[in-house]
Amino acid sequence: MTGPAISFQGVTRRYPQKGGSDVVALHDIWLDVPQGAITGIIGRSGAGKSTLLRMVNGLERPSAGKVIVNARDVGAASDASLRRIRREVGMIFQHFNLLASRTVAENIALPLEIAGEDRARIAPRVAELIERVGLTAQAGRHPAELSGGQKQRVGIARALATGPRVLLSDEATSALDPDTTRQVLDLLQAINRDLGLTILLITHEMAVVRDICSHVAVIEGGRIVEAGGTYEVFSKPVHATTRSFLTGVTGVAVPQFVADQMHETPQGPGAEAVVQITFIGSHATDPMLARLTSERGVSVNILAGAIEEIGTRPFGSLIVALPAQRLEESRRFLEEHGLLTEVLGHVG
Ligand SMILES: Nc1ncnc2c1ncn2[C@@H]1O[C@H](COP(=O)(O)OP(=O)(O)OP(=O)(O)O)[C@@H](O)[C@H]1O
Repeated sequence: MTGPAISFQGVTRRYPQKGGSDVVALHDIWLDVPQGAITGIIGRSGAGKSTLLRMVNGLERPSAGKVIVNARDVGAASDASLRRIRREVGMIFQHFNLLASRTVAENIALPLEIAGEDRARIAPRVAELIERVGLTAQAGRHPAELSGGQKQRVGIARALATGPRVLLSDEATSALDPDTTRQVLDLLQAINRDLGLTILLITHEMAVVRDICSHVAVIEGGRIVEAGGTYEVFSKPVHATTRSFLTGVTGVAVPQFVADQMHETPQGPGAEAVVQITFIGSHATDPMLARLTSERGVSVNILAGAIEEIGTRPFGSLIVALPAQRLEESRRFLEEHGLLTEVLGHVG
């Protein structure tokens, strides 16, 4: 099929309030989610992520505009058509939503039973799904006997049971530790690659977007403020929300002995500003910092740094100290050369 897997066309969602003005959870959203890609929607709590995701399988309906999934208008779908759409759209959840009384295999079989699948065909299909998510040894266990990562694997297998073309993920790794998060993200990536499944995920963690999303949309106050290829959005972030997510993503921290001495404002004439510099791709920081010193006479002290990757391209962060009196001029210089800067505090 050509065209986007999901298309939000001028979608607004209002919640009427008793005796007051409406809550506008989503405001005129236009967004195409490409077929076969992993797209992330990132935003803070209350930005409208869940509302947007729930539109895709008809759990929410737009107050205005259309949501088109696999060329069908979800908001206008009849009950029968909605049932068909839901078989084509699987969903996984932050808290897994497994039935405690059912085993792993029985949880995965559930959507097939609901869809009226032939009993004889359920068992082999469930066995295949269990193998795909790596839970063969746990097939007969109950959710209480599983780790968080294993529970999410069951959630993923259950979501895949009816052979969907789209998988929705609602903060699927937010309740997991970093190692388990990595394993679940790897599994999602493998499923995307092997089955050609379109994945739309919502998250408040830029690291999730960095690790597996080829496309991203940033949502704030019910509006999409920035969207596109992840690398393009990361390398030229326009909106303040995107920039603040970005500077937090590398996990580089101010050394403790510096943090202990930091104030919000400079305390004296010799104070130094502590600045986080984020850079991407070809914007190497080394020459820029050297030029800041040689051309502008600003001495820069590197306190911490790390380089990571988005896809195969470098993305990094440095924390530096420089004279507070030269702060604004230095920031302008670095930003003009494609580096992002954020002032973390002052020492002295
Ligand atoms: N049923 C509802 N009735 C009234 N307001 C609602 C309802 N559902 C959501 N909202 C409001 O809509 C806005 C968006 O909520 P939504 O849950 O989509 O945000 P979110 O980005 O998913 O946040 P979180 O990450 O905290 O779940 C919020 O202001 C929320 O209070």
